[in-house]
Amino acid sequence: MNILEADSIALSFQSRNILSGAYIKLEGGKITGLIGRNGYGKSCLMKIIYGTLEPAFKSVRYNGKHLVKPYLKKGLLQYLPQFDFVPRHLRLEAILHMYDVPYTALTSYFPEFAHRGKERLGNLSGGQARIITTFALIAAPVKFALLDEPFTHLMPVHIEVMRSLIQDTAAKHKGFLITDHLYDHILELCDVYYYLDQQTTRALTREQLQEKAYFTRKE
Ligand SMILES: Nc1ncnc2c1ncn2[C@@H]1O[C@H](COP(=O)(O)OP(=O)(O)OP(=O)(O)O)[C@@H](O)[C@H]1O
Repeated sequence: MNILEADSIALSFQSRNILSGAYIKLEGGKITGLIGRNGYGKSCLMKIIYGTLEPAFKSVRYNGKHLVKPYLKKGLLQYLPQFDFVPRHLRLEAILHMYDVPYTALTSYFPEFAHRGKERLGNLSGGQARIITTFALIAAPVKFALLDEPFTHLMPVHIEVMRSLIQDTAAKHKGFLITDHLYDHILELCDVYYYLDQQTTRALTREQLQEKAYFTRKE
């Protein structure tokens, strides 16, 4: 089983410590949830694992081998940021092709996009555009995906489809790290949970997470 793990992460901005000693382990075929309050460093942790944010210290390993810039390792991982990152002039079929995903894979989950491959991303609504980019990253044939808020901008019916896609793709041995403010989806979907608090991560069970008053509090 493939393992991507990161530990001893130390990140600060100016004199403010954000992460100190954080650890996370992702396994192929498992869906890992990362939970923590706003601004506690979840996105930073994903960017560090991906390799585009350089902290003061980190150790990221794939099957035991150290990686300096994990995003450069072909076929290893992709990262879905919270913001739009795909150029709006690209056509839908070109975007999926870029991620090695057949257009028919998209339409088998989202039939509403049948015959729309020639349309440009910029012609879609914000929610539709997010479906395309999120789908491409989840379905792409790489070992791991880091998903920052994959559900927040989607309609409930589309969230259900995206959840099925994640489960189907994990069943084919791809590993996921997911964070989202829609905690219920994370709680139901994930196999493993990490709680980010006081600058570090702790592995918790679903029951331990549910016990936290955090989940009953509206952010
Ligand atoms: N480039 C930067 N320079 C300075 N501070 C930053 C920078 N990037 C992030 N931060 C700060 O680091 C902290 C952690 O940010 P991060 O985006 O990782 O939080 P988060 O847990 O993902 O929050 P959210 O749930 O709101 O997405 C925040 O307080 C943020 O303001």
